[in-house]
Amino acid sequence: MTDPAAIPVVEPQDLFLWRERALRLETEVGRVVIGQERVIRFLLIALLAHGHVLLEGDVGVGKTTLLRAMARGVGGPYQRVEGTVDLMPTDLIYHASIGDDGRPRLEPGALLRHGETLAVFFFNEINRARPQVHALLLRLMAERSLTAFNREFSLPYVVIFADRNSLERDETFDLPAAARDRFFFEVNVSMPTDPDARRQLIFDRRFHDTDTLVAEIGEGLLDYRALPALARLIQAEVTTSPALEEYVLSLWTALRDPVAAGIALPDIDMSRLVKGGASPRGMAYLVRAAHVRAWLEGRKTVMPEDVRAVFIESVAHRIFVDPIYLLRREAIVRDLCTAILEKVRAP
Ligand SMILES: Nc1ncnc2c1ncn2[C@@H]1O[C@H](COP(=O)(O)OP(=O)(O)OP(=O)(O)O)[C@@H](O)[C@H]1O
Repeated sequence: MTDPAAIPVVEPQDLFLWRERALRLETEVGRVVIGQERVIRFLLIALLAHGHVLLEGDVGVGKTTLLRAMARGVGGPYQRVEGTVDLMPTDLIYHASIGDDGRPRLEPGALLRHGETLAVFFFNEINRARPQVHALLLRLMAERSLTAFNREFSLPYVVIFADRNSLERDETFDLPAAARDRFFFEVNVSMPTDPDARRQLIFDRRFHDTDTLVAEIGEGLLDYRALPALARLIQAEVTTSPALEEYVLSLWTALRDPVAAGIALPDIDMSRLVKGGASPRGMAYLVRAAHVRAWLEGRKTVMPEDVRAVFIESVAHRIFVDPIYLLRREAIVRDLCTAILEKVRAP
C-alpha cells in the first residue's frame, strides 16, 4: 500500500513549483536523450495530462532509452514487458511454479507485483503481442484497473508507455482501434537531424550504455504520485476563449468531412477517405493536451498555437480510413491533418 502521508500534496499556489520541476525533468531527459526535444515535450505533456503514450519509429533511435529516462524522472516502481507472439494476458497477471514443498505456487506477474504503486508500465514492441493482450491493456488504460482472481485491482497511478517499430509488419498484430484510441498521444520518433547529435551518438561512449545513461536522471524529479492531482489542477487552471472553442470545433468538422471543408489531397478520393475515429474523446484529449502545452509555456489561456502544436499527435492515430488507403494510412492521415491546419483559419 502507498503511504498516504508520503503522497505529495498539489496545491494551486504551488503550481509554479510543479512547472519548474516539469521543465527540469525535460532538461535532464534532453541531456541524456539527444536530438529528440520534440518527442520529449510530447512525453512530458502526456505525463502532465496523466495519459498513455505510444512511440513509433525506426529501430535503435532511442525509444526505449527515452521511455526509461522518463520513467526514472517520475520515480516509483516500473515494469517492462516485451511483446511476443506467445505472450498471454495471464503472463502479465501471475506466474505459476512448483515450490520446494512440491506444491503449486502463484506469484504476481508484472502488472500486480507492485500493487497499486505501479508508476510506469512499459510495453516494448506492443504490436508483437496478440489481441488478447491488447484487450487487457485496453481496460487497464481506460480504467486503471483489472480483474484477476475474482478481485478488482486498482492501479491509480499507472501510465502505459508502449513502443513499436515501424519497419516490421510481418508476424505482428495491429492494435485494435479502441486500444489505439486510449493512447493520449501517438508520437513518431526518427533519427536526430542535428549532425552534432548524430556524431555524439556514434562516437561518444556515454550513449552506448543505456543503464548508466538513464541513471544520470534525477529519480522522482516529478513524483508520479502527484501526477493525477497535478493533471486535474492544470486543466482547471488554464482556460479557453469562445473563439478558441470555435476554432477546435471547426478543426473537428474538417476532420469528419474534409470535402465540405474544401480539403483536397493528390490522388485521394476525399469523399471516401475518412471512415471514422474523429471522436469526441479524441477531441477532448486534444484540448487537454493544448491546456498542458499552454501551462508549460507559462500561460493561463489556450492559444491556437497550443492546439496546432499537439494536433497531429493527438488525433492522427484515431482516424480510420477506407481500406483502399490502408497501406499508406500513416502518411495520408498526416497530410490530411497538415492540410486541415493550413485550411482552417485560426482566431
Ligand atoms: N537520441 C539518442 N540519445 C541517446 N542515446 C541514444 C539515442 N538514440 C539511440 N541511442 C542509444 O542507442 C542504443 C539503442 O537505443 P534504444 O534501445 O533506446 O532504441 P529503440 O528505438 O528502443 O530500439 P528498438 O526499436 O530496437 O527497441 C542505446 O544504447 C541508446 O542509448
